[in-house]
Amino acid sequence: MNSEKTIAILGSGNIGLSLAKGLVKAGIYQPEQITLTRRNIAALAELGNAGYQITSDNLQAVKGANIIVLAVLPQQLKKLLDEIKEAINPAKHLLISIITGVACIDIRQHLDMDVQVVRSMPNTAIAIGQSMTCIASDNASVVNLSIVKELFDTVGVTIQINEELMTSATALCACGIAFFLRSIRAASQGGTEIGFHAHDALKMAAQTAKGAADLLLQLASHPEQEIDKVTSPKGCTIAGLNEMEHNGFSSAMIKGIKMSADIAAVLYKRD
Ligand SMILES: NC(=O)C1=CN([C@@H]2O[C@H](COP(=O)(O)OP(=O)(O)OC[C@H]3O[C@@H](n4cnc5c(N)ncnc54)[C@H](OP(=O)(O)O)[C@@H]3O)[C@@H](O)[C@H]2O)C=CC1
Ligand SMILES: O=C(O)[C@@H]1CCC=N1
Repeated sequence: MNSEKTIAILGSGNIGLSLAKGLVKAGIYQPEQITLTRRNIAALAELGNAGYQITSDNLQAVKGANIIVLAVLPQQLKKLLDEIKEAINPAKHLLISIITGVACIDIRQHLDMDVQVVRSMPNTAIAIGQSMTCIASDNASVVNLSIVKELFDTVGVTIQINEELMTSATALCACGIAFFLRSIRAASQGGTEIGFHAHDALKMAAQTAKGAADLLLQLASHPEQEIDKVTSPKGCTIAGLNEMEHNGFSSAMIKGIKMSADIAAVLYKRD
């Protein structure tokens, strides 16, 4: 457990709460060391009962923490920064922004303050310690970058990237989890059509997807290398795979990822 640091998550919605739960599950923080904020505080009542500090007062939350996680929607950020500006102390605080499409410099410029900012892009599997998290900064010290990396390493796999690639990372990993979930759902729907009850089909599809991912991660092999092992000559796998490709399977995934990256790049600026 981290007994010196306290963390405030400003904007405790889907990803903010996933992060909080992941940190507690990993034993890095106790719920009492995590302050969660949102305007509709009633929605956090259950977390309050579980020991988290819950409040709608962002200013107080900032005053009581060393690490401040910004986890509101891009269009909600400026108002939040205006609210907390007076409590931010660059000598004390490290800002971690999870917000899509907002550069570190955008945050410093809005605050008019030379505070250290690290961008972090996790996905919702952070709640179970399985996030793919990308981090980047244009001004954080090596020490602070490693603090952030160590924090997110406890709840998944972390890589440091150039900040200019952050919207691409958002599309591939943060949005990406939804793309793979939809793929599993679609596979389960196919399974139901060929004879399995829905709950069995979903379990079978999910475990099959997990096995596929683990083949790549554990053996460090290439997808096509593993596919070649499945596709018997004149067999049913190549027939199914080619049918999917004729219907644009790979193309749809590539186009979707590109679309998400394009939108991620303009989310902050268009509001
Ligand atoms: N969802 C995901 O998988 C990921 C999301 N992100 C990014 O994380 C951010 C949050 O996304 P997501 O969790 O999906 O969105 P949500 O809408 O679920 O969460 C945003 C939260 O912010 C709260 N909020 C809004 N304004 C304030 C404020 N002034 N003070 C305190 N809390 C506030 C909202 O609650 P209330 O209205 O009650 O205040 C809400 O709970 C976005 O910028 C998104 O791009 C990044 C990676 C993955
Ligand atoms: O859909 C979104 O905009 C956010 C960013 C990445 C995942 N969810």
